[in-house]
Amino acid sequence: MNDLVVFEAVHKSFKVKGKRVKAVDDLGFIIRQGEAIGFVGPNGAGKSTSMKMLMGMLQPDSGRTLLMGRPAADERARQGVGYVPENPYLYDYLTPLEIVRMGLEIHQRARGAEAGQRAMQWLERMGIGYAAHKRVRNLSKGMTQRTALAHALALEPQLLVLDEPMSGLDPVGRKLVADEVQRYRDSGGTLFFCSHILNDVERLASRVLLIDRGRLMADEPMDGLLNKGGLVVRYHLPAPSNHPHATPLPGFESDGTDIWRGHVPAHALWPTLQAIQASGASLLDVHQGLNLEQMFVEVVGK
Ligand SMILES: Nc1ncnc2c1ncn2[C@@H]1O[C@H](COP(=O)(O)OP(=O)(O)OP(=O)(O)O)[C@@H](O)[C@H]1O
Repeated sequence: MNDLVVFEAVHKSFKVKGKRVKAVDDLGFIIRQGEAIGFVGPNGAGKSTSMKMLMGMLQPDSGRTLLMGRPAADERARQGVGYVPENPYLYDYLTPLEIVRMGLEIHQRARGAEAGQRAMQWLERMGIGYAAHKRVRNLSKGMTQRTALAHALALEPQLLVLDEPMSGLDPVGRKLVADEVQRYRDSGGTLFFCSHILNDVERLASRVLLIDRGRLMADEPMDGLLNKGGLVVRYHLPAPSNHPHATPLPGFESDGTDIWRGHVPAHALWPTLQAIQASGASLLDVHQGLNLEQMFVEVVGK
């Protein structure tokens, strides 16, 4: 089986105070084995709702959602799939060690002492081994998040579904989780994750799906996006009263101050730098364009 996730013309709305709120609107896409999909979109775009439908926690109003080749509502579809929701709910009277060990046993990945050992190793890899025997009710948000991630990764899943995996983590935790997810990817795992941190998406995704108001607005391979982005050039151009001949370069925009910013393809960098110098402006910096951010702002801004 090559298509691990299939969404076909999926619609979902909720009734709020007698009114229908459309959360997912004619959504369709496929995730193939070995892909790493970054699912991005503004708040309320329908990302979590889509993931919940995929994991059989919500039913679509119409359309089809398949997980591992089976209808998402079929509980056998979830066997061997790792999932961390946005706010993971873990039984608060259990310990992280019990939770990860139970996951391994339920998904038939390991049993008994071996399950215990593997669970402990994963908690240590997530930097939370020291809290393995604490009750979940006594853990912080970030510690709970790390436990949920250890639970999902320990399954060595064929598909890993993560809803905002880094939210609530400190910078050290974020790096640790990003490195583990990267390792999972490099070992051939299939990843479907949503995040508002576009740097993480650029680093971890091989393809990006952009959703807005429930609709798929873009579906782009990350390689293509990286090549498209070009360079961002910023320069300082004093107000015209000081420099009567100074005129901004075409295609550059000011943020309301004397600083101008524009996207330039790599081959046009040298002529642009010469034009900046000739206009009496001073170059501030040149850096690789944040391509995904650019696409996000362009698509969602419309
Ligand atoms: N259980 C629910 N009852 C009513 N409305 C809901 C429910 N769950 C989601 N919605 C609505 O559906 C829409 C999509 O929400 P969803 O949580 O899927 O967005 P999201 O893209 O995950 O947002 P965020 O980035 O803020 O987490 C929103 O308008 C939200 O208010």
